[in-house]
Formats: sequence, C-alpha cells, structure tokens
Amino acid sequence: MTLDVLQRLRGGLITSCQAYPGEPMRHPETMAQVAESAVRGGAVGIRAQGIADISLIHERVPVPQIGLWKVGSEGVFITPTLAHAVVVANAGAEIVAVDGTRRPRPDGLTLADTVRGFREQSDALLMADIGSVADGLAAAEAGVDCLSTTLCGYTDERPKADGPDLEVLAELAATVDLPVFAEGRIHTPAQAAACRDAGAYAVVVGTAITHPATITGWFAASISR
Ligand SMILES: CC(=O)N[C@H](C=O)[C@@H](O)[C@H](O)[C@H](O)COP(=O)(O)O
Repeated sequence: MTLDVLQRLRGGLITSCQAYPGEPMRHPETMAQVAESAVRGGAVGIRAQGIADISLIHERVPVPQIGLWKVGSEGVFITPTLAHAVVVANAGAEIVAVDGTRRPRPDGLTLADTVRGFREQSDALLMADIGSVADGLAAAEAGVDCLSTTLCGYTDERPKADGPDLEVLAELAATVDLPVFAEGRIHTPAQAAACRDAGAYAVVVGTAITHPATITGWFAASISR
C-alpha cells in the first residue's frame, strides 16, 4: 500500500456506508450496492464497517476503502485494538480507521504502540478518528498517516453541534502536517463545501447519503405540525 491511496482521495467526497445492528439494511450485499451507487455519484472513496462488508466492498468497488470495526458504541469502540486493526486491513481496507483519542485502549497499548505493531503486520494506512485538537496532535505524534474529525462531539471534549466541527478541522488542518479529513454530521452540500474551505483534505459523509431512516425522519419532522 502506498501514499498513492491518499492522493486518490485528495479533494474528494468519501461516502460512509454503514447500517447499524438490527437495521433492515444491515447486510453486506446491501452495503456493497449502496457503495457502488455512491461511486456512480462521484465518491472517490468508501468508508465501511465490519469485516463482511469491507471484504465484499473491496471486491465490488474500484476506489480506496476506509475500513473500521465497531465494537459496541460506548467508550473506545472504533477499531479499538491492534488485533482488530490488522483484521480490518486483511479484509481489504486500504486505510484502517482506529480510535485516535487519548483514552485508554482495551488492549492496554498506546496509540503509538498500536501504530508500531500495525506497521509490522500490514502495509495499509492508518487513520486516527479524533475528538479534539489535542487528540489530533497526539495522534500525529504517534505516527498515524491521517486524521479524521469523526469523534468530535462524541467524546466529552467537544460539543455536539448540529453540523460538523469546523473549529477542530480548521485548527488541525493549519497546524498538522498530515491530511485531515472532515467527518461527522455533514448533512448538506453547503456544509461539505464549508469543510473543504476550512482545509479538509477530503470530506466524509455518511448519514445524509446512506441512512434512509434518518433522512426520512428529517423530512417527516419538517412537515409535522
Ligand atoms: C461517531 C461514530 O460512530 N461515527 C461512525 C464512524 O464510522 C459512523 O457512525 C458515522 O456515520 C460516520 O462517521 C459518518 O458520519 P455521519 O454519519 O455523521 O455523516
């Protein structure tokens, strides 16, 4: 794997294709179809969760994939350990997204240990999903290949605004010598453009493109009295 993967994502839209436990669309075939549709629409990359989804999407779509493995939904849950990260890479993800916060990890490793251990076992790239500027600076120091604002508003360090956390994005993009991806609560094309203007290397959109239950709820609420 080479940094060419990052070049292919530069300046583009990445579509996150995820369905959650118990949801009707939670099936690898469904997520692969959603991913193929996103590529037709112009996505330059796909973000996907779970080993079966990642494997099938790797076969079906010709663009780089950011893979992750969610374990639960509390605390450190995005690809929480080195072992999870290696399995995600082996399933075909060109970039593995891991929890990139400063919180203790379930396997007791630091993020720097995780990066070192991962490099020994895989040539995939590592994305740190961070929740604050301090997380981003620490993750860069730990040696990851890129950052994403995925967890801003989902840890206790930042408020959960309606839209993306442009403050963290802009500050990290201006200070860290790594690609900083914008991700989290980007719900409109205007917000995506604002992320680009704030210095995002690329923009990741999930819910607003690939989660019909939520999108339907937005419309239903808008016309309810
Ligand atoms: C916090 C967390 O668990 N984020 C997850 C990370 O993969 C996904 O549930 C999000 O859908 C993804 O980050 C894209 O964000 P949004 O769906 O807001 O466009």
